[in-house]
Amino acid sequence: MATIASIHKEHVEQHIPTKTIELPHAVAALVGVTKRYGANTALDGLSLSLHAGEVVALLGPNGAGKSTAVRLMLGLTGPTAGAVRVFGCDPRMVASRARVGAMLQVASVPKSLKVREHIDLFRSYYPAPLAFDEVVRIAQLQGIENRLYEHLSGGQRQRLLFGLAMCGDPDLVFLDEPTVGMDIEARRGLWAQIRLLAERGKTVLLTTHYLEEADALAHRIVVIDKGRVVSEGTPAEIKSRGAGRTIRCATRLTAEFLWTLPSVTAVEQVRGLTVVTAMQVEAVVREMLLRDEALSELEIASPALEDAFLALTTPATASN
Ligand SMILES: Nc1ncnc2c1ncn2[C@@H]1O[C@H](COP(=O)(O)OP(=O)(O)OP(=O)(O)O)[C@@H](O)[C@H]1O
Repeated sequence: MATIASIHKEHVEQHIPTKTIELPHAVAALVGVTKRYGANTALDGLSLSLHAGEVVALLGPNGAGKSTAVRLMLGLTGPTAGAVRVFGCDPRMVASRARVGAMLQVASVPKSLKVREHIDLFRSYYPAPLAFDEVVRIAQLQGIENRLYEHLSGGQRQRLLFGLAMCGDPDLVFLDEPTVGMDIEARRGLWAQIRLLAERGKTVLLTTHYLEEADALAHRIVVIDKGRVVSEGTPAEIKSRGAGRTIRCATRLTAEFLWTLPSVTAVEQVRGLTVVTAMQVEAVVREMLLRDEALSELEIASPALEDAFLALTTPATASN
């Protein structure tokens, strides 16, 4: 297995002559990428682009192809078909690698080094690294600088891996399940750092199984399933697309009538109130107010991202 150290070392040592392709607006892009492992198709004509200053969350059930997409953009594997570009170049080129930081699930680092030694090692790979104290601060490693990696807790290891991804002051950061094992305080601390990165114009691609995390951080969510994009948009757009929004109110309108309104997907009675689920709630509310002037206790709610996610991805794959 490639260690995280070897991956980063390669970043600055490999020189791969490849034609530069201009992608003026995208920091990184997968263009119609298919990736097969034998008979298994991990990515199936997937296109995805990342732009400066945005946090993009890549969501999908187990085996959807999220890690494969990240590995392709890191140049750790090549596409079977299609193109991968990072800063306009092949991601294996030194010009793009030096501007990229990564925190991977599979990362393994030497257990016998101290936190400070890991940080110094990673800083040595880059021409203009972040200051040691800055790495310690943004990764919340104060007080454990002299601890051996093997003595760190799961959450502390995650924080160190985040710090190592930051050592080169990257313009593009890949975070694969970054907050697994972190307590709430550390998770919130990392979220704050991710927001700061985006405010400084950096680009972050995040994969996570915590939908709350995608909802809280991402400017854009890309949902993939079976190697294809099944939905893409802001968290609010994804939520409304997956399951619609709900209108809750006291009304004399009947269920029979409400079912005739456009885009309605459910009508229920809950504790004396009528609850209508619809894809185009504004149009439905307008019609309801026109037909029932006495309508009261009106509330419109978005579904949880989790509901939308489950509606967008197939149960067969989700249970992989
Ligand atoms: N090196 C490999 N050799 C063979 N098959 C692979 C390899 N890497 C990934 N796959 C397969 O490709 C598909 C996509 O895997 P990938 O790890 O990208 O999914 P994922 O969305 O990251 O999943 P998870 O959420 O479980 O981490 C899966 O069917 C997986 O078994």
